[in-house]
Amino acid sequence: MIKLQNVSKTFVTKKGKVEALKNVSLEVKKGEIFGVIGYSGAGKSTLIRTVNLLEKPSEGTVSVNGTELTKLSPNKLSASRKKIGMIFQGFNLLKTATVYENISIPLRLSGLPKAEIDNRVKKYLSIVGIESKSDSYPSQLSGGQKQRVAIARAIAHEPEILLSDEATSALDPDTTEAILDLLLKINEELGITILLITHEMKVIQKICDRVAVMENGEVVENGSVLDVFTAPRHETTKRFVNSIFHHQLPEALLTKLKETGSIVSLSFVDNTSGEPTLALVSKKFNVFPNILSGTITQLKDVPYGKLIVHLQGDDSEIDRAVEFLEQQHVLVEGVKRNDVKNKRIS
Ligand SMILES: Nc1ncnc2c1ncn2[C@@H]1O[C@H](COP(=O)(O)OP(=O)(O)OP(=O)(O)O)[C@@H](O)[C@H]1O
Repeated sequence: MIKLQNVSKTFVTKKGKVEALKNVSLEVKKGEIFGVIGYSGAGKSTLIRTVNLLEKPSEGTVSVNGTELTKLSPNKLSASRKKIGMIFQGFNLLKTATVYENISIPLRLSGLPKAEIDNRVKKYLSIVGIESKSDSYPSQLSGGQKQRVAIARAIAHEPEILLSDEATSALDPDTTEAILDLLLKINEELGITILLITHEMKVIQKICDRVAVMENGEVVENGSVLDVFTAPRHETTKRFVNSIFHHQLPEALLTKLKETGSIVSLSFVDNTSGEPTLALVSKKFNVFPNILSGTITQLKDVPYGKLIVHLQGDDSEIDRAVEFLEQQHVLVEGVKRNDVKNKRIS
């Protein structure tokens, strides 16, 4: 649905050139929620702005539904942009207009008849859950309510795609949850494809189907949220994954436990739960697992857990236990050293 091919963007400033995007290729499929995550300065905003050509790529092509936007005349580009809505971190509402007007004015400018405008404003205010605020001004609304107005304004044009530029970054955790639920609803019930950028793992975790990780203008990892976050390869991806698990164990404890066995991190995906598998380990092998720390979280609707476990026993028995765990589709890693052959800290 959205295809970026070899997109580069270089800004020329007084201080020199800034390569904000370097040869980025991405494909967003119809109906999915695709998230781009990265730290500040990674190039996320520049990337999302190239999709509706708010930012023109220096090189490469941007296509939406097979139409190459980078080749369109200004008139045709403006027609294609109508299929793409956008929401922002700062909401971008007209301060001197009511909620109703914030949604109706752009519809009027796009030439819709009055009755249709009224229908749409009421329909989309109801979908985002703030019909009662129709006559309020933005200054009378909370951040979450303002974002709901911005979402209603975007979807009132009945776009096929919604671009979300850090839409929840200015909101508190509870309001973020509520806005993410709303984006999910819009995706599922109205079939709108969503491309979002964020620096928050919880956004990717909660609503995205696929993800791209950006660093320094490049996409360094890209795939389904489950694949990318359960087996991260790039250091930046690993940092994002670790940010949802808080397994800080005291160094002195680790040193002491290493004397009698090994410490491993076990990742479980889907409905596998750590404890029954570990009970089997202690039954089948001469190994005693002791859970030091654990977290179970969710990737969209799939449970995902990580346990830090001390495996007490002889090396050969622990090796057999690790092999067994892997056969049960548990990802086993050394806590401090990632040695492929021997995954344990020795
Ligand atoms: N209009 C511009 N002129 C010059 N440099 C720019 C411009 N826009 C972005 N940049 C630079 O491009 C790089 C990527 O910026 P971008 O805003 O896309 O990153 P980001 O990942 O969205 O970061 P943040 O979350 O902090 O906004 C940065 O080095 C930034 O300074």
